[in-house]
Amino acid sequence: MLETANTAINQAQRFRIVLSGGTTPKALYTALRSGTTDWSKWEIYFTDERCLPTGDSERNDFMAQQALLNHVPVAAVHTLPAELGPENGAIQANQQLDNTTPFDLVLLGIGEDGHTASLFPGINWGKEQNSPAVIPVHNSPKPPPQRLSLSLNRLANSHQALLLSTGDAKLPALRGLAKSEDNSPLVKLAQHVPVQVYYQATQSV
Ligand SMILES: O=C1O[C@H](COP(=O)(O)O)[C@@H](O)[C@H](O)[C@H]1O
Repeated sequence: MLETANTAINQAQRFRIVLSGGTTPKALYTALRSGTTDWSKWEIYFTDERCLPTGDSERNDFMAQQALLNHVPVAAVHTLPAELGPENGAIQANQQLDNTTPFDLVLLGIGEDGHTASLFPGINWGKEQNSPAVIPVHNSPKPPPQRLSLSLNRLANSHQALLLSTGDAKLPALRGLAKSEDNSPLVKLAQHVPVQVYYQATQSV
């Protein structure tokens, strides 16, 4: 990951990375603090955010701040304004983020149900080419039910993605990816972006 960052910085003088939330990437974010890189060139975005007040410990940006962002001097942190609720938050977020500039790297997680970011199987993923960058999510099966998520269309405008997974509970979801199911946002995304998968489990996929 640092190699990807440093290559982007050498070539373009900036590194645009999208961070996922949840629990899985916390150890990675903590380890990154001691990485050798020019942090002043890092621009931070988030795959999704839970509609909770700013500073709530269940928010994805709170985790990333505690683990990494409060400890390194990055150029910019573009949080998603989920404290405004899904509809108003999406309107504000889309005034600040459009679909044009590619991300250098997207970090993704996977839920046991196969969701990534806050794109859950069976809901709208914003996969159409005219979909806005940020979409409201109202009925997330995983709490909290209200969220903001980068759309599939926005995530697809990325140079590469890393999918991180830990634990045996996610093995069925990972195995499902190999079946190219139409009902998987990760499979759809992988049709546009190279996705490298890193997983830790007691069995192989
Ligand atoms: O709710 C979310 O879930 C996924 C997976 O989280 P994890 O706790 O199982 O690692 C995460 O990627 C996403 O950002 C988050 O909002």
